[in-house]
Amino acid sequence: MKITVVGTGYVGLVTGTCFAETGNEVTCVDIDVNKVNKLSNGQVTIYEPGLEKLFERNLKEGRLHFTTNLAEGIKDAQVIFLALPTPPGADGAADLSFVLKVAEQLGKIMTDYKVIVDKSTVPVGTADKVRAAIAQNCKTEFDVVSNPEFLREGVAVDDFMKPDRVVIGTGSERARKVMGELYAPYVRQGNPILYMDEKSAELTKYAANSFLATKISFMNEIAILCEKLGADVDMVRRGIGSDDRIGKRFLFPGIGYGGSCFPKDVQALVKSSADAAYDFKILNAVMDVNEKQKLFLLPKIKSYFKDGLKGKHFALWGLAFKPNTDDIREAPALYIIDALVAEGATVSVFDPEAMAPVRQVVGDKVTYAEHQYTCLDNADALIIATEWSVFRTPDFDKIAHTLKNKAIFDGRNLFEVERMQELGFHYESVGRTASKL
Ligand SMILES: NC(=O)C1=CN([C@@H]2O[C@H](COP(=O)(O)OP(=O)(O)OC[C@H]3O[C@@H](n4cnc5c(N)ncnc54)[C@H](O)[C@@H]3O)[C@@H](O)[C@H]2O)C=CC1
Ligand SMILES: O=C(O)[C@H]1O[C@H](OP(=O)(O)OP(=O)(O)OC[C@H]2O[C@@H](n3ccc(=O)[nH]c3=O)[C@H](O)[C@@H]2O)[C@H](O)[C@@H](O)[C@@H]1O
Repeated sequence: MKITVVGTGYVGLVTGTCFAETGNEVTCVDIDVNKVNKLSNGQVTIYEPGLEKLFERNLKEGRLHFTTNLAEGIKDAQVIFLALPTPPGADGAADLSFVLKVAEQLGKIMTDYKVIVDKSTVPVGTADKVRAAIAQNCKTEFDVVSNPEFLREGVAVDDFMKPDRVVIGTGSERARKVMGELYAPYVRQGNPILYMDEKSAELTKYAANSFLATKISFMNEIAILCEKLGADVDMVRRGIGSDDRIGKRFLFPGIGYGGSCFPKDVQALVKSSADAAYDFKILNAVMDVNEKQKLFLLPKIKSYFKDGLKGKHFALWGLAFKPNTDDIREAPALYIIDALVAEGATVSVFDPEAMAPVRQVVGDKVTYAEHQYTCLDNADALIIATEWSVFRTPDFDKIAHTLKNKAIFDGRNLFEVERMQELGFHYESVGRTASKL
């Protein structure tokens, strides 16, 4: 099938590459000339494990094309995916201007039947707005489908190629047939394509992200309670996760959820609710808990350094909002940096992939270490903000000898508490105070 993906950011590039991988002819359109040039020349513009190999193969075999020209990009396409940004506006609602602008342009240039697919995360009612924006100037038949994306950064290729489910929202039989054909290769046995109306599909996406964010904030509060009552959140996590109705995944406490989606999508759903005259109480609490959780380690650090943080120097491992990505949007590490600097401390940082983006945002507010161990030089303590694998089994001797104090503040529960005690570290993590049996 010939398809076009408009917006070649994270989702657009993964979508385009994966559709090419199953034999479709894909044209990706982006207004960013620099990005299009790089991609056309074989340079992958995002860090995503496993993507490069697929990208190179499909580019070489001629199934992937890139252009800045929308009219040229959609000429022969049967399906056009809109993978455009929907950032939060000033009031927290999703800003639809990118999506509606392209929809309006499409109406002017389409000359034959096409299926226009909202792949971006968009509020309920957007399919209607996209349809209206296209229809203003359109002389041909078309359908609009809501097909939200559930991939996670860091495992995006796997998530796309083997999705738990594909949600397709449409009232059109013709569009349903086209979408079913396109997605047939991806749906594993038992992992269905779920057809529904557009509004339900749109809400499914927000409900999924908000539910996952709720799980995380819930566990972060349980972790706080564990510390207050002398329980261990690892044991509680295993204890409840073994119940199939709860499930083992997304129960890891830490220093809050970040990234480009949970924060913005929870906020957008709260705003949609408010617009519908409904106060979504749980989600307001989820956001509130998450805001506080980003600085969960700070009181622990302050209580360790009784003479204050002014003049102290900290090593910070992990900047990306989670491992296996260079994405630093809403990364808890950035909040920790700001808080430490505001207290008069200095910070040296290391991340396997996210140094360049942090340099752009944070500049010389921190120093950038070449290596995770040189990051420790002259530091009073180590703080861990992202659970990269490379941090999981470090050389504890080296850490002990380099740090001025044997103190580690771990926001991702990487190490066993008992082991750290045996090694003589002052070790603080999230919700793990009880002694193990
Ligand atoms: N990043 C993620 O992991 C996921 C994101 N989503 C959703 O997908 C949507 C896109 O997200 P990302 O890919 O992260 O965004 P992004 O910001 O990485 O990429 C958006 C791309 O659209 C391009 N663009 C902007 N205006 C354009 C126009 N008029 N014509 C052509 N291209 C244009 C930009 O240059 C950029 O390359 C959002 O709604 C997001 O919530 C959904 C699931 C996962
Ligand atoms: O809409 C989106 O963009 C995507 O948002 C999330 O994916 P992503 O943001 O890539 O990352 P996650 O793996 O979900 O992690 C989000 C945040 O939650 C945190 N987290 C995750 C799991 C957990 O148990 N505890 C926890 O604190 C992570 O550290 C991270 O900061 C969803 O998992 C995807 O299904 C969705 O498509």
